[in-house]
Amino acid sequence: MVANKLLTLAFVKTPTNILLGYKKRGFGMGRWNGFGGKVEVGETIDGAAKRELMEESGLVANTLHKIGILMFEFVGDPQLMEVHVFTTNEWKGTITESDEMRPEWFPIESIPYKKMWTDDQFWFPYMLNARPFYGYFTFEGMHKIVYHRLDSVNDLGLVEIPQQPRQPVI
Ligand SMILES: COc1nc(N)nc2c1ncn2[C@H]1C[C@H](O)[C@@H](COP(=O)(O)OP(=O)(O)OP(=O)(O)O)O1
Repeated sequence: MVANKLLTLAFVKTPTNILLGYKKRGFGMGRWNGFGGKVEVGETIDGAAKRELMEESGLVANTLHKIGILMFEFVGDPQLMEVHVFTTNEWKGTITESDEMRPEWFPIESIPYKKMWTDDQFWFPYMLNARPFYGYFTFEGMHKIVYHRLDSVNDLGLVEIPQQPRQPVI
């Protein structure tokens, strides 16, 4: 069994707008997304989320609210991605482009789903409405979702996080 890859994903939002970043390199390149990345050894998940937000957007969030847990399986890969999703509506600092991300505000009614990961259109409504959620998505390649489930949850701390792919890895 391979340990899950632990990642964060944070969104800065107001009642009408959301800040997204255009990924300029690496995993998810060419897509708009929230700000996040790997949890480093010795970091808490919350600490990693704040660090990644600051590195990729220039913004400092004193408080991040955990709003979801997403599991991503890529057919043939024995390692699951375990992504902890956060939001904040309180931040300090100046929005700054990094070598990894180009941040830009979008009106909530014009989120560019066609230029984002295909799973986002499923769980964004939960995130935008502050409804805690748990999702599991199985991808074949980088676009096609071959399985998904999405649940509203009362307590994210009680979510049972899978440790291996649903599909046998040959
Ligand atoms: C598969 O579907 C996904 N959808 C969405 N919306 N976001 C995803 C998906 N898969 C991964 N992500 C997120 C999780 C992270 O926030 C980033 C990936 O992080 P990255 O690999 O760039 O991590 P870093 O630590 O920043 O990487 P470097 O060490 O290369 O800087 O995407």
